[in-house]
Amino acid sequence: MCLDIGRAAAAGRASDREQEAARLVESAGADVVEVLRGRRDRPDSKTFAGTGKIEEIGDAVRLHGAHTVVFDHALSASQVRNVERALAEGGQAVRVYDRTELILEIFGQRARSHEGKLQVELARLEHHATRLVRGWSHLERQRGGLGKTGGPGEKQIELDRRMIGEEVKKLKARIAKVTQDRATQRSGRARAGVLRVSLVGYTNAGKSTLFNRLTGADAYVADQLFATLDTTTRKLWLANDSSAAISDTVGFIQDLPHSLVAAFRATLDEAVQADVLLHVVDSASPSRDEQIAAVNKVLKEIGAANVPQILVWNQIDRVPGLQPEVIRDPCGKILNIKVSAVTGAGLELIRGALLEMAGATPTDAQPCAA
Ligand SMILES: Nc1nc2c(ncn2[C@@H]2O[C@H](COP(=O)(O)OP(=O)(O)OP(=O)(O)O)[C@@H](O)[C@H]2O)c(=O)[nH]1
Ligand SMILES: [Mg+2]
Repeated sequence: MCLDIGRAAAAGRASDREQEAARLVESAGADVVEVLRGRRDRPDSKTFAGTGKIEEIGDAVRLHGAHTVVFDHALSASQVRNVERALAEGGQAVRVYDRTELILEIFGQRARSHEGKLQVELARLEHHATRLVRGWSHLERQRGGLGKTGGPGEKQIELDRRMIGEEVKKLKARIAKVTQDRATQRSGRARAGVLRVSLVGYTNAGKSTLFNRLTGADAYVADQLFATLDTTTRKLWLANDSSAAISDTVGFIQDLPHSLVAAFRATLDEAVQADVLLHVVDSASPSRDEQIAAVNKVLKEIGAANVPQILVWNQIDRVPGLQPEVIRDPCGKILNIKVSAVTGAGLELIRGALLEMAGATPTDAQPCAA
């Protein structure tokens, strides 16, 4: 697989974004044979014409015998077609993916549960539909210019659009049915006054590892992006007579396709409905600040921005000098907790914090002068 990183700087070491893109490709089960630098700085990079970009990609494809080219940014349907056509003219039949399609592909591969599969299917259809709409308005403009109406392309697109619309409707109804049970369980827990905790965070931050460590569960853990796609809820023991319900769910990433966020609404609802979010961060990642911002952006998008949040700085075993500890603001509110899900260091601090949130023990917060 040949990877073109559109947003990378023109020179310098592989950026974090490049590394992440390469990991995304690997997570889709492919080998990255070459990472090409982007040409966003060039004025005609939108069409790639005359930039030498197609030739550069063609050379790399030939050299490695690659069958796929991945662009780490969004491409329009016509850009995909143009690049595929240009490469085919050079004698190389390759499939072109953009970032959205790559992520959809990974989700498609990982979906295990019935609900997950339906949601991925919905995201794919909705993504496909946006491309049809784009093609459609392009045709409309052309038609207007020629002063004619109708045409075979228009009819086909209209038909496809209607078919996709019907399929989307059916899928949404099926998803609603499947997710009904979970909503019922959730409202049961809410009525019982159980503290509902949701693990959220960037993909590969260690949410599932932490979940397993805290609950003794056996959720799938892997050093790959989007290892988890479903939501699992378990009882979390806090103290003698106190427990919470904790959920592990799908991770987020920068530029998470909107169609996926919309389709995974039901899965992500667990976070919206939680009393507390444990926002898990890989404290060893050089791009942790961008990752925190990307997660908060998705949380906002799904309406969970106002759910109380504790940052869990995980993986402190990989950062020399970091110790398990709780950091509070001047009013005593817990801001972050430093832990290692692998060594178990600091996990009792999470239980303590949740007990505090549940109101089971008096908080040691100082009265806030503000
Ligand atoms: N050294 C170290 N590795 C960790 C820690 N927590 C998780 N990992 C590793 O990080 C990788 C990802 O862990 P997961 O628990 O699958 O991460 P996740 O956040 O659930 O990822 P997704 O489900 O893909 O969003 C695995 O290889 C874990 O072993 C930690 O505290 N220390
Ligand atoms: Mg996981």
